[in-house]
Amino acid sequence: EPVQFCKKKCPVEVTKGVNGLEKVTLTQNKGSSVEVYMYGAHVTSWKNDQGEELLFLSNKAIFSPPKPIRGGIPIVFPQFSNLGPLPSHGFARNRLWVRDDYHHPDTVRVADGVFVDLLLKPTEEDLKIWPHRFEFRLRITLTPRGELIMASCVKNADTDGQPFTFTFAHHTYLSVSDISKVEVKGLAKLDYLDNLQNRTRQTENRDTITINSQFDNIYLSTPKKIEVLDPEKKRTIVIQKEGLPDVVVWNPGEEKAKTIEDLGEGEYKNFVAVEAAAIEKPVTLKPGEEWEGRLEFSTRRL
Ligand SMILES: O=P(O)(O)OC[C@H]1O[C@H](O)[C@H](O)[C@@H](O)[C@@H]1O
Repeated sequence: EPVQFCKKKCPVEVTKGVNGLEKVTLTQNKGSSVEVYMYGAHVTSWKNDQGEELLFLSNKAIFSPPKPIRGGIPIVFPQFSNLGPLPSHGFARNRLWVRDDYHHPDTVRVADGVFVDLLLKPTEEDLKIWPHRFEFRLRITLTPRGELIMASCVKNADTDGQPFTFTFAHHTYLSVSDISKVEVKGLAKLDYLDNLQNRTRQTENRDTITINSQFDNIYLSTPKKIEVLDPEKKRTIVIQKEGLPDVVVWNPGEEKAKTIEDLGEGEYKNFVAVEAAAIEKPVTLKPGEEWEGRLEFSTRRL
C-alpha cells in the first residue's frame, strides 16, 4: 500500500495519458487544472476556475513519438519554422523531457501555486544535429486563481565550448468558438513578417486583428500584454510575457487545414495560435550564460 500523502485530490499527479505516455496533472481547489505530457513538455489542457477548457487539442492529435502533438502548447526550440538547418520547429517538442524537481535556478521567478519542473538536455543523437550542450528548464505553474505560467530558463552548459544561438516559441493553440469572430488586441501599428509572403516586412494598420482566411504573421517587438477576445464565449484570454518580444498569429484557414492530416474537418475554426516567441533577434548564449522567458495566461469575462 503506498502512503497516502493527500487526503484530497493530489495537487500534482503523475498518470498515464493517451497511448500510455506519462502525464502530469496540476489541480487547484477551485477547480482549475493543467495537463502536461512529458513527451515534449507539452501542455495539452488548461482549465480555469470555471472549468472551461482554454486550449485547443485536435480530435486527430497523434500521441505517438516522434510526431508532435497537434494542439495545446508545443515548445518550439531551438529553431522556429525553417529558420535554420534543423527540422521545422526544432526538436524539443518531440523529445521526452524529465522531471527536474531538485534543481531550481534562482533566476526563474517562483509564483504561488502548484508547479512541475521539467528538464531537457541533448542526447548524443541530438548533439549530432545540434552540437550544443544546452539545459532547458521549464517550470509550469497553476496559480491559486487558475492562471497558467510557463517560466523558461535555457543555459549554455558547455562550459569550455562555443556560444550557441536559438529561436524559440510557445506555439499556443487557444481554443475559440469561431475563428472569424475572434479579435486579437495589442498588435496595432507594429511591424510584422508575413510568413505567407516570404517573410516580407509589413506594418499592421488595424487596431484589432481579425482572421478570415489563412493567416501567418510574426509580429515584432510586441508589448508585454496581448488579448484574445472571444465574443461568443464572452471571454478574453490575456497573455502576459517577458523576454519573448515577438508574437506569431497563425491559423491555416479552410483550404490549408485540409492538408494537415492531424487536424479534424472544420477544426481550424476552433483555434487561433498566438505564439509568444523570440524569432527576429535570435538569442545567443556564451558558455555558462542563461536566458529566461516568462509567459502567463489568465481569463476575464467579456
Ligand atoms: O505544422 P507545424 O509544424 O506544427 O507548424 C504549424 C505552424 O507553426 C507556426 O505557426 C508557423 O508560423 C506556421 O507557418 C506553421 O504552419
